[in-house]
Amino acid sequence: MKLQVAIDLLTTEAALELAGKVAEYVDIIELGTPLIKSEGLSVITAVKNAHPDKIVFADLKTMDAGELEADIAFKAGADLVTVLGTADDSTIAGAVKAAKAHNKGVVVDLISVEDKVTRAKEARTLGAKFVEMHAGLDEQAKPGFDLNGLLAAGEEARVPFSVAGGVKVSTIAAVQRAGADVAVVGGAIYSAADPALAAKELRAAIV
Ligand SMILES: O=C([C@H](O)CO)[C@H](O)[C@H](O)COP(=O)(O)O
Repeated sequence: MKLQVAIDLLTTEAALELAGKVAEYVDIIELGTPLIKSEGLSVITAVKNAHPDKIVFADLKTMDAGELEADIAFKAGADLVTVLGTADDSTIAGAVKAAKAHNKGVVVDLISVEDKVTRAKEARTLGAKFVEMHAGLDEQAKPGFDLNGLLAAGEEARVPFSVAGGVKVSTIAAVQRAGADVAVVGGAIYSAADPALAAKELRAAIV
């Protein structure tokens, strides 16, 4: 299972600093949606230039104009981009078309999709490299939230998937047991007192 750090910070400087601290422990560096909205596509280029050996994931959360948005992110240096599972099939197909042209990939983010299992299969048929079983920051803040629903959906869908939703050192083993291809970790790394140590411990918890 790969480890993906999600950088939900707001400046390129802070993103580069965090990426520099944790890169040796992670496979994928995600530029979070708030970061890309704050800094623009240039943050993708800056991080890819600093870490050319890492998979750079641009969390665009595209809802429309799939081919256009994916194309500009791939040109900026992204290896993977996200399209929302709630988008029209043509939006996902458009992003996949751009990915094929650049020899890159599309991840379909199933945030706020009610039937994640069905949409995961559809996304895969449309050409997604993998789907993201995702509970966003707002959903995580609701009382009673836990990861189990995401893990069950991943197990049932039988397509390549990542899990994002407040994954931490105490839950990453369960993510792996559910068969995830990628564990996405944001806050548990970037909010840690020592992000490098947090990333190292997460990496060590993957068997
Ligand atoms: O995608 C994310 C969210 O929508 C804000 O951009 C997060 O990066 C993702 O949820 C992972 O972060 P944590 O949930 O803090 O681990």
